[in-house]
Amino acid sequence: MPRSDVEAAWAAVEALGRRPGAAAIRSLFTADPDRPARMTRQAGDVLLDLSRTAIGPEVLPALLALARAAGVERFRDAMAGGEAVNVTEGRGALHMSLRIPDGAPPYPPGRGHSEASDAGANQSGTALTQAQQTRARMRAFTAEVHEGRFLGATGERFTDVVNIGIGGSDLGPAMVARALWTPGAPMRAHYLANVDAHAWEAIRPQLDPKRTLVLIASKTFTTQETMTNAALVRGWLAEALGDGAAAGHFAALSTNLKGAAEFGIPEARVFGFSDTVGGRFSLWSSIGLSLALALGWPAFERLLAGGRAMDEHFLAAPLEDNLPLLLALTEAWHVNGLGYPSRAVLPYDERLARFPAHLQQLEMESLGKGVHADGSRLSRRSGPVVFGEPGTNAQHSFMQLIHQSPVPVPVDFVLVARADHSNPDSHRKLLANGLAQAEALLVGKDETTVRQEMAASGAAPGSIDLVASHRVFSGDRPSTVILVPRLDAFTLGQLVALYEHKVACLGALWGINPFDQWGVELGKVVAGHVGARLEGRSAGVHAATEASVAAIMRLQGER
Ligand SMILES: O=P(O)(O)OC[C@H]1O[C@](O)(CO)[C@@H](O)[C@@H]1O
Repeated sequence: MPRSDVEAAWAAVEALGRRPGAAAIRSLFTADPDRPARMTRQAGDVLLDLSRTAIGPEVLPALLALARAAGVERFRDAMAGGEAVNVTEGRGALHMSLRIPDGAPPYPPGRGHSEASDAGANQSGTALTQAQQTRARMRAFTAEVHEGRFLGATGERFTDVVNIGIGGSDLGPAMVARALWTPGAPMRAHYLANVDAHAWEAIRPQLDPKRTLVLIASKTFTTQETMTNAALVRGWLAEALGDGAAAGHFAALSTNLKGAAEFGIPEARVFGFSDTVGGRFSLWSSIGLSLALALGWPAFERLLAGGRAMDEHFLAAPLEDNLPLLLALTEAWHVNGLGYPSRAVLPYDERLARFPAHLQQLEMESLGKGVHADGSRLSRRSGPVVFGEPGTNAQHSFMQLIHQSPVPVPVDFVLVARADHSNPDSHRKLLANGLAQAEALLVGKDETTVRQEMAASGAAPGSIDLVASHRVFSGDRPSTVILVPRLDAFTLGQLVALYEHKVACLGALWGINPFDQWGVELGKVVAGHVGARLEGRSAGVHAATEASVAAIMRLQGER
């Protein structure tokens, strides 16, 4: 599509956003009593209810026209077919191939034959073969560990697995383990990410070196935090078991096979993946080995199957019923139509406590960009700030702002219909709170009602005047409700893939590359200079840093 058509489609959406009353939601329900059903879509186990947004009968067609003009379908098919959609790194984004079951073919090349689609087909064929071979090795290794055929140096079975990784090599697996682990599971999993050794010291007392298996999870195998922690843990194992024996407790999950070999990990325990899989999309690859070990192979396979179910929906569903696209268009409407710069994700399920953290990386590392894929400066805002906490904790933390601050913060409420505990009263209260928050944001409360209620409860006129305006809720604050019947590996796989594809759609809509992350590089380089300065060497750091270094050194000297 010519850029001018995309700009025209954006202009139409932005013009709708500037109309008086564009942010109104309640009136949409008055105008259309069937709105809840009309604005709800289902894919597999996932129900997406967009009724509590200001997407009205004129906005949705404009958003869908934008998706067509921006070539979202073309981008989606090119991604699935292995084309180099990650233009700045000259490679595909083939995380979907990790979810293709054994025996099934790769996704076909994007529409129409071209050099790009032929190259993509080659790349996706190679990535699929590698994914399936690695999966077979992961499965065999998991069985060896569980059945006691691969043992610790002293002949004991492994009971604990420590995944050392950061960013995408930590957040996805840690989130899933937190969601699905139960006390009867095959092993305990621990996630060590931060270079702060307090993190390691918090985990260490829970571990017996004789029974601890360590996975070094790093796509590049060069990440400072991960390599530092790997050395710490290796030192701990070496002290308990001897250096040679310690090496036998490690496996590596990486695309850098050479780096893993240099660390002393034999090839048989190095589980690779394709460099077409970005870190934040990698939990389905060997980066998920801690999940297979801790939860069991069947659970890991169900997770992949859940992701695959969402892939199939994404690739086949018409745009107007396509959940990932609808979620992306809702975000585009909020960010660019209405000017809302952030979004909260509130899972009403304690097991999903780390889901917001996973989405923070997935969405902000992918979409927090300043230039288009072709290098030109962005002409409109890109990814919003994403944050969240599980409900109901969020209600007693930041919901004050979401209810009353002048700039609305759209919310994703993630609800699970059935709990896996035996306290129906707790679960009823949990769900009631989630739905109540969505309703309160939508409906609000005006000052007349506040005054009447206060008067009816006997408040003095002076105190009514004092607080009435403070107790007003504007209403018309948007939220989406995402509902799954239960939380298990299959439904969680669907949820994670839903957001992954939402990110890809937004990349196409905004015309940016959602698969690179150049914005993390500068800080890494500067950390090298500051580290040298902290070691007492002169490293040419900025005067502000120099002053902070001096203050730190002074305080360290005072100990
Ligand atoms: O898996 P690696 O190579 O250690 O990288 C970890 C994380 O670091 C980042 O590159 C950001 O610094 C993320 O994209 C990635 O998930």
